Amino acid sequence: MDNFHVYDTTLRDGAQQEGLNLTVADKLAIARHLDGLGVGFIEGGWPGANPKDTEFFRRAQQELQLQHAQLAAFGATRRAGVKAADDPLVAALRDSGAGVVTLVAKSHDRHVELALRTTLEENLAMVRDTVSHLRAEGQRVFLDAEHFFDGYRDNRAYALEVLSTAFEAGAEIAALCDTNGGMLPGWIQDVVNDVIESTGVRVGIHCHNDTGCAVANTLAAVDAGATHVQGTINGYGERTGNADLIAVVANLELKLGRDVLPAGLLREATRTAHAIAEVTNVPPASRQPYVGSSAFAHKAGLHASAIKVDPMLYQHMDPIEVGNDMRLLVSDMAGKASIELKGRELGYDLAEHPQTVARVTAKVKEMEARGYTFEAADASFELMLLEEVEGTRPSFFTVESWRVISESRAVGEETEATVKVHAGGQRYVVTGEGNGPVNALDSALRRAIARAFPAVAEFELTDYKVRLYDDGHGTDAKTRVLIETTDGDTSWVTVGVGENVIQASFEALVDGLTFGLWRHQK
Ligand SMILES: CC(=O)SCCNC(=O)CCNC(=O)[C@H](O)C(C)(C)COP(=O)(O)OP(=O)(O)OC[C@H]1O[C@@H](n2cnc3c(N)ncnc32)[C@H](O)[C@@H]1OP(=O)(O)O
Ligand SMILES: CC(=O)C(=O)O
Repeated sequence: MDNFHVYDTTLRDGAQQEGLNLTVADKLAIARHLDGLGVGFIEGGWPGANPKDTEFFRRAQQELQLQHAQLAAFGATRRAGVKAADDPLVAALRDSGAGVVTLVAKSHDRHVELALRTTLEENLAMVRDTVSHLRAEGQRVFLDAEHFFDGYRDNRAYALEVLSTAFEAGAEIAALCDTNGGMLPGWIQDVVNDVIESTGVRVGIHCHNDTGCAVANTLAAVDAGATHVQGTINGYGERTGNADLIAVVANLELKLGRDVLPAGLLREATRTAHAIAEVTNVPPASRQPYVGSSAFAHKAGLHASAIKVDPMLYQHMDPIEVGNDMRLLVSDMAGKASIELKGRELGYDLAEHPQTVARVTAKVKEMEARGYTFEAADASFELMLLEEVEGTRPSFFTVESWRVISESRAVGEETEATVKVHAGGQRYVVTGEGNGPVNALDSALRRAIARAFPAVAEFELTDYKVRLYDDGHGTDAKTRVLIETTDGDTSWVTVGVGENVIQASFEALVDGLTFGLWRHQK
């Protein structure tokens, strides 16, 4: 879509995020996901600035078969006082193999004088020469006008002259950068209006989120006539990040009726955001607009009662449009409608069972008052629901007793747990060791029931969270434990509450194994 550019800079500006470190293989994997979302441009990095980015462009030419996107190589205008053709960083851009070069240029006079330590005239020559040289080499050139909005305030004429110079030399786009991220939507809109009116250049927008307005600022620029939007997946980026590109395109498509991605690909948004989070190893933010796991999660009973009639009463859009799902959360804020809808989500039609629904609702509230939490522990909720719906709780084994001994020695510590369990008509007494009481109990319990239920060999404890639950009586503080278990394909979370951490953990462990076996049997 050449009349409107969706330009992703996850691999360049996104990678400037603190704590984010990508290998070449990671970058290639992310590029494939971005192409699957249908973005028009993937800024792959700064070839020549470090071996990894140079290698990315080399391998990208051989290994990436992009369907929708073109690669863009990012880099700076030539150094002051050298010819563009002689600048090794410009040569690396020219030789990167990318279809587009995006040149960052100074457009704020203060930066030219203080950071570049050169004259305003020389900076214009750096822009002109570098763009002309790359154009003569057959490259498409976009310009990132760094600190444009601050520069415009201090010296409007010079900021505009930088853009005109780049255009006269053959640049296609002037992406106006709010590099320090200090702008607000109204200001952006006024400046973009003026730039388009005064220069006639094709304007793009690149916003940082330091005022929390990166997406709003990007949309304001589009409203004023910008036809090229830059951003990153999950809003990754330096400091507080860049404009979240998915929120930008979803707003453009769903709220403003602009077709900016190839038809149907917005539905890949949630999958793409999460798949890229897997690669970056940055946990996805659950409250992220459109794609977060909480973006369409409903907790309040009043919301659920209206959603039962029509989900759109409490949603601004159908989550399917961005590939997300509605979820119902069960907690002490649930009403009967929440339980009925949660039941439906789990595959139980409770519409004709109002008494069951009322019992479960009351039980949830009573248990949450004692420290349980079900919104994160769907598996414990489902076991409780099954007990109310079917009259019995799934049970595969019974625990006669358990005991844990931790021994602190001169060298290290040893923990041993013994469980006495009845499973498959047999009584087992098994001792397990571990690097802590929960690990030892988990090991003993799974070994005890493995003969009767071999499926438990596949189960693994993948997450463990402890929280002191103080109900106002300091000495009576209880412990809540959440345990995530997986069978390799799916995972489920169970909750336990007790006077101490081991007791609470044991309850959550038993629920975890029970739920896994029940699902395996199903
Ligand atoms: C707003 C942004 O986020 S732009 C993207 C910024 N990204 C990065 O900086 C990551 C990659 N950068 C790097 O690897 C390095 O900084 C390099 C390889 C580019 C340069 O490294 P060095 O040669 O050691 O220079 P150093 O980083 O200390 O300083 C940057 C130099 O670029 C110059 N420079 C800055 N912006 C520009 C520009 N738009 N055009 C030309 N030169 C520029 C500076 O004046 C400085 O020059 P100097 O070395 O003569 O003082
Ligand atoms: C170019 C860029 O990343 C910026 O100005 O923020």
